[in-house]
Amino acid sequence: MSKDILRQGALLPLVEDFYTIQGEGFHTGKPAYFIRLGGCDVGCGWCDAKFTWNPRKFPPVAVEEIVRRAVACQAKAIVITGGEPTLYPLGKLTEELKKEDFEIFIETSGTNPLTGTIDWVCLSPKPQQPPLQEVLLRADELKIIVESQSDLEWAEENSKKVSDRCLLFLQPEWSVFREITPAIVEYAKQNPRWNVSVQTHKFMKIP
Ligand SMILES: C[S@@+](CC[C@H](N)C(=O)[O-])C[C@H]1O[C@@H](n2cnc3c(N)ncnc32)[C@H](O)[C@@H]1O
Ligand SMILES: Nc1nc2[nH]cc(C(=O)O)c2c(=O)[nH]1
Ligand code: SF4
Ligand SMILES: [Mg+2]
Repeated sequence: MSKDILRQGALLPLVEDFYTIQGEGFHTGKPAYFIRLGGCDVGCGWCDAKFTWNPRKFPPVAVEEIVRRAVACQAKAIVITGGEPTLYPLGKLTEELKKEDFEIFIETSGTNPLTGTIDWVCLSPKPQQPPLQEVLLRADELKIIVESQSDLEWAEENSKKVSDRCLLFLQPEWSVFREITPAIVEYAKQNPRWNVSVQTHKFMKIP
């Protein structure tokens, strides 16, 4: 995707952008405009956004155009996601979004340094490509996807590396939602530092 990583973030491989309701984690229920960038350096077997993985499928779009589209709706908050959005320099995008007074959230697996102005970092680390320490320390929320009991150990391991102010969430992997949710609920009840997050947008059948 280079060309000097699309001229230092002036252009970004936009997969899709849409105004919806944040479905997961701490900001669940909040209206937000989603900016989804293509390309991922992690590759989770259960990823619900596999269509984003090949960045060559998504022609670069100018930051000004992305921001223009966000401004055209009533949104106050932006979620930058992917794919793995930290693959790209986000200084230019977040600077232009801030000029329009947006609150800026990011969804990341923490595999690359964070760039630009981000108000809220949702870190969802993956064992096959662990997060950078600097992102663990920056995280406002830690959101661990739980597919089996052993992911609870991964959750504990990461919870020891984040800051004291970081909120902790366990989120069932969607395809095993019915089977795994009882274990997550019981775990949170026994370990109340943890909260449960479910992908509410999938129940609402919205993007
Ligand atoms: C598609 S990812 C994109 C952002 C970034 N690559 C990451 O993983 O954090 C957005 C969020 O969806 C979560 N997610 C992806 N597939 C999921 C699934 N099948 N069940 C539950 N959560 C999932 C990820 O862990 C992440 O928190
Ligand atoms: N409604 C809604 N909420 C979300 N929260 C995180 C998402 C993501 O794919 O990053 C997501 C998404 O795809 N849709
Ligand atoms: S890191 Fe995020 S986008 Fe990449 S495969 Fe995993 S869930 Fe999907
Ligand atoms: Mg999603």
